[in-house]
Amino acid sequence: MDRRVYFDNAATTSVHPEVLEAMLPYFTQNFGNPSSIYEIGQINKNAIDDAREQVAKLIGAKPVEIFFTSGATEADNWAIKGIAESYKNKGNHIITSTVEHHAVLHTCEYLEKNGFEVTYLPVDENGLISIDDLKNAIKDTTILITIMFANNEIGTIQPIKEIGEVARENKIIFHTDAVQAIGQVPVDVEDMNIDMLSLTGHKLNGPKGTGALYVKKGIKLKAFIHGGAQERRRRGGTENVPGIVGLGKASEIAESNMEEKTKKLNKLRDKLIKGIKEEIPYCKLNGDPVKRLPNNVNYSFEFIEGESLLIMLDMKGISASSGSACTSGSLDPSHVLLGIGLPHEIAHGSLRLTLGIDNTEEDVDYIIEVLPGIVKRLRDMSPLYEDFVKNNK
Ligand SMILES: Cc1ncc(COP(=O)(O)O)c(C=O)c1O
Ligand code: FES
Repeated sequence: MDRRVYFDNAATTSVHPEVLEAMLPYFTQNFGNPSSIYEIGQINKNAIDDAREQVAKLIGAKPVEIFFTSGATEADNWAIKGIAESYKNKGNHIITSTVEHHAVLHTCEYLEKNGFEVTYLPVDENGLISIDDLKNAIKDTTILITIMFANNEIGTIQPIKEIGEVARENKIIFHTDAVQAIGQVPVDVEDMNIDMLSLTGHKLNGPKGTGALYVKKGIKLKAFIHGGAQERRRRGGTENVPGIVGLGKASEIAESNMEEKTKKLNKLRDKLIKGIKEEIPYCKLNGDPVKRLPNNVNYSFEFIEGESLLIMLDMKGISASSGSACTSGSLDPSHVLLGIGLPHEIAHGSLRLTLGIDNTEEDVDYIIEVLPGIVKRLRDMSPLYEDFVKNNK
């Protein structure tokens, strides 16, 4: 095979060489336990403190408001179940949206089975929630609003600041899963009225299995993992020091190169969107054309199956996704694409291409060159397309 091109940066990203370099000493000479009082322990404690500052700075928080976790799934679970547990005397109602990641949706469904009431706000055809719907959904018993910053499948960026304002006016806690937005668009928890935020290292050119939950000072949140006194008694267990150091470094890099990265990705994204539109008939861009992540391209192609498309792209050395990483193993169409109102058969023919810091213009040219031929071959094999052509002659 001549080339390999990775277009699945919403699933995961490569580890930045400087991140790896920062992590390595914590596997080797600096292997101590951060809870130990001797020097090699304290080196680790200091490394965690530095990383906490780096992550806090990236989102405009204070270091004491950052709790390290194993990733965003844990952070989402902790935020939602934690608030449910701590504020159950105040109320049992949670507001979320139909297009959240499963880390949020399945956690909400679990709570529904345990006496909580959840409102799932619908989204419009571009994937946006409506602020009026949000206001109308609020009850005296509402204790939490959890709405993602940006969608992992279609890249739509929600009106986070406005959601934060509504939450604040109504004295309701606002949590956002900002996994896909971090490092791509500015995120400032103070300015955006965000009370809690989940992030993960591996979408940020950091290591897998690392993440953080931001919890605004003053919010009551009980321990989720019971054990030792780590993370100020809220998350027991010896810290993943190399991972935390890597997450810190990735945050520092993301903060310093965000402008440049966003500019580069926006340019590549727009070229890709335009190229596909020009070369392939009967396709539709999913997600908001403007309020969109710089790295996200998501198209539906009529008359074809996303799975076959992925296999044929893979044979050309292109890694892409037809929905989100975890759902692509299932035959059900994505809940996000159904949520924006796509019929089943069109949702099935979708392709997500997500760009990252390693992608080049040549990569974009390459996919624009090979994709039209693949779509045409698949359509030529499709009985639906044959019928369509016959009926439109
Ligand atoms: C929006 C969103 N939330 C949560 C997650 C889960 O993150 P993690 O893999 O760190 O558990 C992902 C990634 O799959 C995601 O895209
Ligand atoms: S459940 Fe992980 S990407 Fe959807």
